[in-house]
Amino acid sequence: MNSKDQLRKHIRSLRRQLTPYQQQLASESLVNQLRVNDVYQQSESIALYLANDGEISVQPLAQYAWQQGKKLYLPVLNAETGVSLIFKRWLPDSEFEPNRFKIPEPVTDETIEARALDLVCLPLVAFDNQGGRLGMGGGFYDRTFSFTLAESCATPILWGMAHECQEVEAVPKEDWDIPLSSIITDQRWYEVKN
Ligand SMILES: Nc1nc2c(c(=O)[nH]1)N(C=O)[C@@H](CNc1ccc(C(=O)N[C@@H](CCC(=O)O)C(=O)O)cc1)CN2
Ligand SMILES: Nc1ncnc2c1ncn2[C@@H]1O[C@H](COP(=O)(O)OP(=O)(O)OP(=O)(O)O)[C@@H](O)[C@H]1O
Repeated sequence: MNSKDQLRKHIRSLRRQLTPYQQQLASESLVNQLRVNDVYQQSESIALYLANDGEISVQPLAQYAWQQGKKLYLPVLNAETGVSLIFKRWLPDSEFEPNRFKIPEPVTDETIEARALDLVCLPLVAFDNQGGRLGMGGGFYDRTFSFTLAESCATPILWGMAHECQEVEAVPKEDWDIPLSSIITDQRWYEVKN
């Protein structure tokens, strides 16, 4: 196993060991931090994810965002490319179908261009305080948002969401890594200096 795979295995195991109560507190902490954040409040179209494999849940955040009338979207594996994501509308009464990783995806024709999103909350496996992100290893988010590396666009803003136990000293950096502007954990808000 290479060092990235070893790191993934270790951190995935740590986050899966969090108790349901720790998970609940963490997800509530996340929404409480976003509530008072201007970037969040100004965002109309927001991509979230359905927590899997011990990831920090954005379910309480989704409830709050729907109450506010925000438009929420979830990642769906792009059947055409096989290696990138498209985003589909997520509503409280959405129907779902599991993808090949058994993660539920909304069944709807309502999609949004990745470029049209204001804010993307990304799941991650490990992060460092320089904004380094290690994902599940598919390169799905990296490919989908590679345009943010090539162009200097104001939106979408990319935020990583994690448990504090997912912080590591340094994530191995790759040329294709997309720049996160913040990483938000149950304990802290990491602003990334670029
Ligand atoms: N909640 C969530 N949704 C997401 C992602 C994510 O990281 N988290 N993704 C971010 O890219 C995409 C899916 N990427 C994934 C990549 C690998 C595995 C995974 O569990 N791999 C297994 C082996 C799976 C198999 O081949 O059957 C493993 O490594 O153990 C899951 C999701 C889109 N949706
Ligand atoms: N912009 C890109 N263009 C082409 N290939 C890419 C790009 N980004 C990532 N890849 C490929 O995807 C594979 C997985 O990358 P990596 O291990 O960095 O994924 P990850 O960040 O863990 O996953 P994810 O983005 O899905 O959370 C690598 O083999 C890499 O070559």
